Amino acid sequence: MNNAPLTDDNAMWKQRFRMHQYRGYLAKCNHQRGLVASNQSGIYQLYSWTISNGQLRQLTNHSEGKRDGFISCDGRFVYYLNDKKGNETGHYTRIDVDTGKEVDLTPGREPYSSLGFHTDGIGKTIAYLTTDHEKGCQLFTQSVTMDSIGEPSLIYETANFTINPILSYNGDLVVIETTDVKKGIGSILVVFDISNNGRLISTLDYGHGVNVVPKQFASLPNDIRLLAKSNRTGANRPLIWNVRTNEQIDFIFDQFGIEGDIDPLDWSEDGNFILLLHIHNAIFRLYCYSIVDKTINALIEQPSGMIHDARFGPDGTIVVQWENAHTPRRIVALNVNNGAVEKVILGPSKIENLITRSQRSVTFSSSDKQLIQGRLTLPSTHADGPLAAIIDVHGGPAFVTSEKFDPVSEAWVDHGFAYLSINYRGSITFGREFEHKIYSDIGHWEVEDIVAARTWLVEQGIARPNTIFLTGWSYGGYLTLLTLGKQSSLWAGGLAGIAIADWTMLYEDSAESLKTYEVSLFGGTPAEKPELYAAASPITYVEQISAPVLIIQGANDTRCPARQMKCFESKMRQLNKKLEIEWFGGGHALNAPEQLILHIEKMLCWTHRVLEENNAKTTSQSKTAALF
Ligand SMILES: CSCC[C@H](NC=O)C(=O)N[C@@H](Cc1ccccc1)C(=O)O
Repeated sequence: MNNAPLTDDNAMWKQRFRMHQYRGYLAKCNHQRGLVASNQSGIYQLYSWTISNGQLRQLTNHSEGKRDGFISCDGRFVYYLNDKKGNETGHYTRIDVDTGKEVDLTPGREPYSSLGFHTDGIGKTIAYLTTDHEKGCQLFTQSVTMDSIGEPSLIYETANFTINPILSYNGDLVVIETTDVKKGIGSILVVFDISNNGRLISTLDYGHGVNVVPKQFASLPNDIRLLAKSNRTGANRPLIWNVRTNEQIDFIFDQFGIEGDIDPLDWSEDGNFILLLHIHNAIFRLYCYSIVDKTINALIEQPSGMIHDARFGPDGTIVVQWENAHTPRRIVALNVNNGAVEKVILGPSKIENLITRSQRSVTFSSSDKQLIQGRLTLPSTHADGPLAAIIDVHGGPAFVTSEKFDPVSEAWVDHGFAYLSINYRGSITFGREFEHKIYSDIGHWEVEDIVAARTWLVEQGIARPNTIFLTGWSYGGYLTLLTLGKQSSLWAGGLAGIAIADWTMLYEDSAESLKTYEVSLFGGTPAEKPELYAAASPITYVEQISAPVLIIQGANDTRCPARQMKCFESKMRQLNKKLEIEWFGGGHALNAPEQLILHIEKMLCWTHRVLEENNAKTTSQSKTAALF
């Protein structure tokens, strides 16, 4: 243990980061075309994808990379937010896939951030949400044809957190998910009739603390049934809502005895089947439900691992974005009846000479007896007993960590560390109560769960108590800094990336879209809830921090902006705390494998140094003690 970090260019841990990964989407009504985001050029960019021959043609060339784009139903156009240096603020732009010609959809407007974009089923209308300082959150629709782009038409404005615009097949209706009227937890659906001056025609509200999330309208002309999900039973379950008649069909599935979240992913073209993703305790399984027969079919042969997206594909297949501990993210075709992998559509079919470890799901009790689940990776031999350990905290908070191809955990384990990623309170897929527990009490239960993870690692004999480090990016970086302050004696060090240090300053500086999200997390603005914002902020606890800290922060990040971290840095310096901070030129997305390799190398070297210094201190203390 305590191996010096492997810094040579070909170290295996670096090779894993360089593996090509693929996210791919077929055009809804033309299964011959698709959109791919891949790191195959050395940084994530968008590609047009010809399905028949697997050919990819690069569409974007952004210096900080590009991962998110949207393909029109016929596959002729790709839309994306054209931002500057990864700052997630810019203009929506349309690329003609055949000619490569790019058109700005909103010339003359100030740059904006956005929380959603959607295209209809006939290639005539797009809908998107933009947010800026003056106007708050605005819903626009815009007519788009092969040769022309119309003016944006404002449908709705709100100051509240609003996401997920979804157009009906014909593009004459648009639905959004908004926290209007909720003041904090939960959301409602609101539908507007675009063909009738954007008139509000219906809302769906299941009451306080319940979320409703729109997924997709039926793919049939004039069919205005919306596939959605709601967590009103305590876990996410699908529903179909006729937005004009208000008729609702709930798929609770109690009769099938399935526990946990069931998310609707796709609706078959004939409207007879829905594709379902069952996620329970971070395990992902696909099901196909027949609306006509009311039967559910488990795709029992599907591979284990994480499913990011799945859609009904051509020739009785399901096209799935999938990865597991041994396989980088790729696109595979699964048999619609049994889930067996029929072929790898995009991605290398075999991984040569690369060691990857199995990841074990573990559970432990938090301070209030709530079970917390995590993913543990260990070196294959650890005969020397307890190890130095990393506790990894995911971002979000509304994410989940599950079995995946994970070059980061492997890099630490290559260097002899035990690595535990945890799904703390606030994570999704453990039920509504678990997810909502942190609202208006940000940073409280998350820290309890992190401390419980540490206790468990020590009790199990996996980790040495004085060699446990905390790490995370974004919300995970936030929790790293917060826990170092609130529970300072427990840690050998903390490594935080693109992190939150001061919620009030973050509110002042972050993109407008994120401001409304913060208000829903805290149940109010910093002016309305100053104590909550202060109590949740790492900067409040700097005095207590005793372990060394390494921070890696993006200069162009509009989610976790620079100023709040600069203030944290100067307070740490004033109080003579051990801090190393590295600024890099990008935004919030980590799109370039080589840059991530540099970050992780920095972290490995820093941790090695901290452990050596601690070792030297302990040795000299025991020598001094021996003199008396
Ligand atoms: C749909 S927008 C929600 C924001 C998103 N959280 C998802 O759970 C996110 O960007 N989270 C950041 C951290 C953050 C949270 C609140 C305000 C600013 C940043 C992340 O962890 O990446």
